[in-house]
Amino acid sequence: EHLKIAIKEFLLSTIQQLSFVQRFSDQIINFFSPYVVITFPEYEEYRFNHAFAAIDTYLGAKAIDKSHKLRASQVKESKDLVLQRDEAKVRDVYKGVNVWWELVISTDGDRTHKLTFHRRGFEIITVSYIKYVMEQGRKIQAKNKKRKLFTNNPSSNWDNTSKKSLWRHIDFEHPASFNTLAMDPKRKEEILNDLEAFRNGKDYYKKIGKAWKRGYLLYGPPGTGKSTMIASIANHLNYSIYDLELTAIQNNSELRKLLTATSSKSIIVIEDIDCSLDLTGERRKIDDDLSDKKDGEKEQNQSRVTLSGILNFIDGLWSACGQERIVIFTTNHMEKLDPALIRRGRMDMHIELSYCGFEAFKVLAKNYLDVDSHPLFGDIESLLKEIEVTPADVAERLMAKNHKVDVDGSLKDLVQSLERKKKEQRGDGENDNRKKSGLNAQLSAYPRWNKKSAIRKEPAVHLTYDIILSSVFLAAVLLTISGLFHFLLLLR
Ligand SMILES: Nc1ncnc2c1ncn2[C@@H]1O[C@H](COP(=O)(O)OP(=O)(O)OP(=O)(O)O)[C@@H](O)[C@H]1O
Ligand SMILES: [Mg+2]
Repeated sequence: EHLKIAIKEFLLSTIQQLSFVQRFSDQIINFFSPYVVITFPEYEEYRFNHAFAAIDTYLGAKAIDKSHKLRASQVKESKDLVLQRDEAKVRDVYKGVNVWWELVISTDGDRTHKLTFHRRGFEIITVSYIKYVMEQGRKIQAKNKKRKLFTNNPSSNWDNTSKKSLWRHIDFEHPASFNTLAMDPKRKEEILNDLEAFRNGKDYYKKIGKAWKRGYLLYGPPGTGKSTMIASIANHLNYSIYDLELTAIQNNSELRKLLTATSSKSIIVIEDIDCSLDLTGERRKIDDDLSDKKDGEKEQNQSRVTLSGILNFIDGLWSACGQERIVIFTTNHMEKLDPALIRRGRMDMHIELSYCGFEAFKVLAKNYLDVDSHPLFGDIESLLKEIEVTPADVAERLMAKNHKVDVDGSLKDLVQSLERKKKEQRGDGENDNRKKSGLNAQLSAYPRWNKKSAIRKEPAVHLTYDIILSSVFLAAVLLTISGLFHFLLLLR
């Protein structure tokens, strides 16, 4: 028994000495070794190390055709299967310098990427190779990433400890694309070029000293494709969308909180900006408060995000938090927006989405019916010149009934409906002279145009009518009162 214990102790102390010797020899070798090692742990003090993820993706995608061991994954049903290299050791060559990557997993399961290279290549590796690996990794990540559609939770439901409670999301799977978007091809090309310049503009924005972001204002009547265009932009750039609901937040500081919680490579959207807020300024609010207290209270309960809060978010200091962002506002009433909001430089590009022209119709015909020309195209072209009809209405007519495409039937149906609309619009013009005002013509043809607005400027024709009517009414009332007065006097 004693002997057993003695042998055990002897073995243990030998092992300890050996490991001490090994550690010592490691240090000596390291001291004289011409190799340098850099480690990239997955977690750094409980915080995720993004460099680790980028390296992982880069190595996973590297020379998979030469690998013997692969890993397959599909992040989204509609996406392709992604094959990744699944090896612990990978050799790479950069500008003639050999490097070795090794994935080291500790007994606790902590993972670390270890990069080894010869001291000779120190400059090249530390200055440009690592940067190159990060960029490539992020590019591949962006390509494979799931896009999301975020909406802000009402601020009353926010949990102060976590940023996650501010936005909720679902996978974004809208099928819209620029190919299927019906609009003038030249304008479409312009927008695509602008987006491309923005996407590749990192260095340019840095050079001119501007935050890397761009603002688009989409305006036009309902059903002309504003929301569809936002979806197309997101699909084209592979960005996520943050759909900001201003009425769910109380004030500017909540707005800032929401914005700091958005990620880069994203589109921040405020739909119907004219209705979400009274952005025509603070003055109106004060006037209302003075004249009618009840109305004032009502406004207090509504959103208190102000124009200046929004402006700050677009191009104040707060806008620079995070990079590579697109801000999109949509509106049906361009004329109602405060000029400060839409001046150039704030909203870099104003894009009008308008009624369906012939060029836009041709895109729809190609998408829905797969035709480039047809004997009825001539009629349709001249009808579209005369009347105002939205792409949504045209698309509705061209949609296949029971999934059967019937080119002649659909086009005939469209011509008939356009002719009906033409008669209606003419009828309106003859019945009253509303046609004089462009806005009124749209009002009668598209009832929805009217619905969304909260505050509207009355058109001039309308105003004159109102003034005459109310003067006649006032005169009648005055006459009646004075008549009564006289009658009373006579009685006395
Ligand atoms: N330019 C277009 N190209 C292709 N389809 C369109 C276009 N405009 C409208 N549509 C079709 O009409 C439908 C409604 O369009 P969309 O929701 O984009 O209109 P909108 O301009 O956002 O309207 P609103 O102002 O009411 O929000 C879409 O589902 C789309 O299929
Ligand atoms: Mg819309």
